[in-house]
Amino acid sequence: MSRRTMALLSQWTSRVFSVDMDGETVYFKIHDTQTGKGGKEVLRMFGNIQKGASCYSLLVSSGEKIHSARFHWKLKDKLSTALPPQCRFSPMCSFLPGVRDSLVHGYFLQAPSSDSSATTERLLRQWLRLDDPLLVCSYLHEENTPRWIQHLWNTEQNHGIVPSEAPESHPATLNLINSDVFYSFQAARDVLQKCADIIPEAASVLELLPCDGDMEARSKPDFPIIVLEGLDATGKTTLTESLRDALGATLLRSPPPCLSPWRARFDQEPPILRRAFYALGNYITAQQIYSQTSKTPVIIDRFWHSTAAYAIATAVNGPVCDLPAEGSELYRWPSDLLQPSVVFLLTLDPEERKRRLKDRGQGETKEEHELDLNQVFRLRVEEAYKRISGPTCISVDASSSAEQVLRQVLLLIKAKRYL
Ligand SMILES: Nc1nc2c(ncn2[C@H]2C[C@H](O)[C@@H](COP(=O)(O)OP(=O)(O)OP(=O)(O)O)O2)c(=O)[nH]1
Ligand SMILES: Nc1ncnc2c1ncn2[C@@H]1O[C@H](COP(=O)(O)OP(=O)(O)O)[C@@H](O)[C@H]1O
Repeated sequence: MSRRTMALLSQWTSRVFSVDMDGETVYFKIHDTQTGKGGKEVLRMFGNIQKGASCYSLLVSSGEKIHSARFHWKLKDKLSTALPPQCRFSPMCSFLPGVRDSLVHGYFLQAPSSDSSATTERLLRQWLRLDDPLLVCSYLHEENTPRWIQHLWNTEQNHGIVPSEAPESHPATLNLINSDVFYSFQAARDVLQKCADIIPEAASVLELLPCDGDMEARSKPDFPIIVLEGLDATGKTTLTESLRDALGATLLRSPPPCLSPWRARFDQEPPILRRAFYALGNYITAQQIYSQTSKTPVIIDRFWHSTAAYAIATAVNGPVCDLPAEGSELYRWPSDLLQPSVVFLLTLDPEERKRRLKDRGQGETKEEHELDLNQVFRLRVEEAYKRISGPTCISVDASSSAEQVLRQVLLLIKAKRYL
């Protein structure tokens, strides 16, 4: 058994478990049967489990962050293809309240019948024999009582379980720092260096990175640095191009074109790799900004706000109130990343945005598709954008014509004396 698994087991009875069940996140914890302590034994979390269904949980217990993230990322496909069709599974995680990096991801399985449960058990035992980095539990309902028992397969331990109150901040925030959001060039580069042997494209990206010395803070830029942010189809590309023409500016994009050959490859990877890729794209763009800002104003289409907002809004999968609180250190601007003069956040009515997306006719990223399907995700992205600290971020209503939006932004630039 790996050291990580043993470490996980040593904290087992202090952990809280969370399961996303039918749109609701349910929390439960071990009921300390030895001392008889523990809350009321009415377990609402199992309230909507079909009668006679068998339940299992899988937690990814492997050690190294990248290996664990990639194993968990592939586990979802494995479950989708290997489980009996009538089985259901939901995201599950386990964490030590308030303990950074204690979050462990997994899935909660429901097998509705004895046949499907026998097949599921056989499958899980096979995976355990493969020494897959998994902790497996099954849940048994004690007849005629509201009690459920969690049976930990890897060690034959049994525990009663009871509901747990929702933690103060969403469990995902425990692991965000340098796993979903990267607050330094070094932290993001480390991730790509560690995965270079499993993802050859990482080596190509590493070759394009600035050297450490180049990351030192530079003198104040001569010309303004203006970032345009916003959801897809809010009009960023249109506005950045017209601003470039109106101001005689240089137009840059993040991630920069030099990373385009590998973007789709990293978009397929789990968050720790994908977000490190985008974060490094911002640092390469920062170098390009430095080289231009002594000659002309610089306009950038997406920068750090997109990277951080999409990462936080993806990791925290509940309603907007589950986002880290305003002022949280998780919204801070990386101390080694150039800060623009101003960020304009284009906002648009969802229906108008959908119309423009359709009119544009381009494909949309998986993330944008998710934005359309999942209004709550879109609201989290929009709110996370606004909470990012650092440069001034001005919301601009982008619903009027392209000409009017341009005029509005030029007036703001002039009024705030950015030029
Ligand atoms: N540029 C950028 N996009 C990110 C980042 N993290 C996630 N994304 C997602 C947001 C969108 O779903 C998609 C945006 O990618 P692009 O900016 O290349 O697409 P596109 O130029 O079509 O977006 P746009 O039309 O400017 O909204 O990628 C990031 O750090 N930077
Ligand atoms: N202010 C605007 N009013 C109406 N349509 C617009 C406006 N700005 C952009 N569009 C159109 O909406 C679509 C998306 O614009 P685009 O600039 O590509 O947005 P983004 O870069 O934010 O994805 C394009 O077809 C574009 O022509």
